[in-house]
Amino acid sequence: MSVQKKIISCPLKGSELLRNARYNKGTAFTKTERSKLRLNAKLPPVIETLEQQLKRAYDQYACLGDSLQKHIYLSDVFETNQTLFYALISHHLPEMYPIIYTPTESQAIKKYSQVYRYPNGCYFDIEHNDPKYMKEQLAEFGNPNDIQYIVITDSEGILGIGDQGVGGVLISVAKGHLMTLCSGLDPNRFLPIVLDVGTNNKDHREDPKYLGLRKDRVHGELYSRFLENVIHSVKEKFPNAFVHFEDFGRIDAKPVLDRYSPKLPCFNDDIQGTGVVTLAAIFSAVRLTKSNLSDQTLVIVGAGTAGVGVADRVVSSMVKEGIKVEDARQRIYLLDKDGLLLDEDADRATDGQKPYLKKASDFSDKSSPEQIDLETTVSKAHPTVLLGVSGQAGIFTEKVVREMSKHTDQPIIFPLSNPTDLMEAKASDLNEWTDGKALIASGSPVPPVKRNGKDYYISQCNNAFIFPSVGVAAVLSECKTLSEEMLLAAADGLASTPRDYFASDDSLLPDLGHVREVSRHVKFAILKQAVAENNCAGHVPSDEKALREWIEKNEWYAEYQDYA
Ligand SMILES: NC(=O)C1=CN([C@@H]2O[C@H](COP(=O)(O)OP(=O)(O)OC[C@H]3O[C@@H](n4cnc5c(N)ncnc54)[C@H](O)[C@@H]3O)[C@@H](O)[C@H]2O)C=CC1
Ligand SMILES: CC(=O)C(=O)O
Ligand SMILES: [Mg+2]
Repeated sequence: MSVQKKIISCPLKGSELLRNARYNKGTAFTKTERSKLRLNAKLPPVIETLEQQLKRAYDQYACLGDSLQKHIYLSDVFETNQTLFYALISHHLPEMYPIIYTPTESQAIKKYSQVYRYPNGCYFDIEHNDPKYMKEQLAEFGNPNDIQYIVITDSEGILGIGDQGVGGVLISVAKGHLMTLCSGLDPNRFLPIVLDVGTNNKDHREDPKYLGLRKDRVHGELYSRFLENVIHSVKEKFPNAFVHFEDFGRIDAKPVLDRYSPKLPCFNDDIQGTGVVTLAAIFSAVRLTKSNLSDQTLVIVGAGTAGVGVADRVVSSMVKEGIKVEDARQRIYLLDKDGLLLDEDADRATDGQKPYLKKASDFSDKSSPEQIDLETTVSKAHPTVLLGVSGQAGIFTEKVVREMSKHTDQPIIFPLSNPTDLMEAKASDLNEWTDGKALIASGSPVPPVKRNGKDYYISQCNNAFIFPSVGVAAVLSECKTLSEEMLLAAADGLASTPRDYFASDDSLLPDLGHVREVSRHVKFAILKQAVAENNCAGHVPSDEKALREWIEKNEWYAEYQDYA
């Protein structure tokens, strides 16, 4: 669908207009526009359509051999002509998505200071820990009502590649691109922010080209005050903006969310987005195995930000199915780098991990048991669901998977770590070791597994299927805070998306090629819940037909506007 074209007044002229990615149309400026906007001799004479421009841009892209070069090329298009950028990627979404997001995004972030060409958003550093300065800088990015959505990272836990210092700004940028591509957020109303609080990444610190602060990463009281200044300044300058926290380190992510979620509309993508998308994929899987969520036993490997986030969402949903919270928690086994989390480790456990500690005496008859590894946990707990959010490649070994398969007919196994080379197991191995029975979803995109003449589609279970819908629904509803029920509605909405959007009968999540339609379905579910709980400051239609039309009408499309 496309919106009716509007004629707008263009605030820029001449070379300045050609250098402005928001208003630039390049060779697509019409004859009249060229005359009125002082562009005549500044462009080659042929006037092209967006379709003709797309063809050239795609040909230029396709002849680049390497993914990082392709990423750089697309970033250049974004910096020169925003409409062309979003139209190009929308036309080739499954192909270009791994270039602008995981896995290539991780290379671009690691090499940020080497391949740097232009600034990418708002950079706040701990050496300017002053709200007056912050407010002045934010004012440069727009008037109070201009910015609707802000992604903030402190860059300590970027994907599975850890502390990336200032280069983490690119994760905020990438998440913003997906907000637009997947859910139609107006890209001009988005602001990416990176918090540079130092880095403990030695490679970056020793790199003469490194563009961030060369000092130890700050934690504790000073970090909290800095973040408080940032949030306070953001709320003052952009009072209606929704705040999305991305890739914070495992120590700070949950406390930051717990501190701000009761006060402002905000969201932690790694905790909540990952939890919701994983829950939706598990819903699909249990439908195939003809069971219920609360019948499942889960082993989650990696008890950090994402691991605890998934566990908490599964518990909320099991409770909704009618079981007691303590019983739901008993069904979830969390393992971290020292093995299964046990009650005797309570003093080392994070607050988020504490509800899931298991009795050491249930796993060992020794007075002081050794670590309980994954294989032992699987052999004792008999999980039906095995999730990997550890960033540890290959940790789901053949032995572990074969042990799991002894106790369940159709094991549900999701190696969710990003990028691709950090997946806990290869999809093809999981398929082989379970004789094609495993129901698999992965964090980064992987091609279908071909085995015995059959194609097994591997759904991508990535929070990118959720945060764009949650984010736009929150913006549209102007919700006061984001409730757990709205998140559960998002999981239900995603799992109940029409089957036409799935690649095959046994796909666990819809196909990326339909993400825009899927996102409408998810936004509808979230907004209905927001209305039901009277959580909207904005006007949201309550009639279902009107609500669906309103959702679609509020999407941004990559189309040129006519300039008066
Ligand atoms: N598919 C998706 O949508 C998402 C995937 N992820 C992926 O999950 C991974 C973890 O991300 P976060 O939770 O944000 O990081 P995190 O650093 O907060 O958590 C990782 C946890 O894994 C633990 N760990 C390390 N070695 C381990 C081992 N050998 N066995 C068990 N646990 C081990 C760490 O101690 C840590 O607690 C990353 O690769 C990330 O890309 C994260 C968010 C969303
Ligand atoms: C997908 C994502 O948010 C992550 O890997 O951190
Ligand atoms: Mg993340």
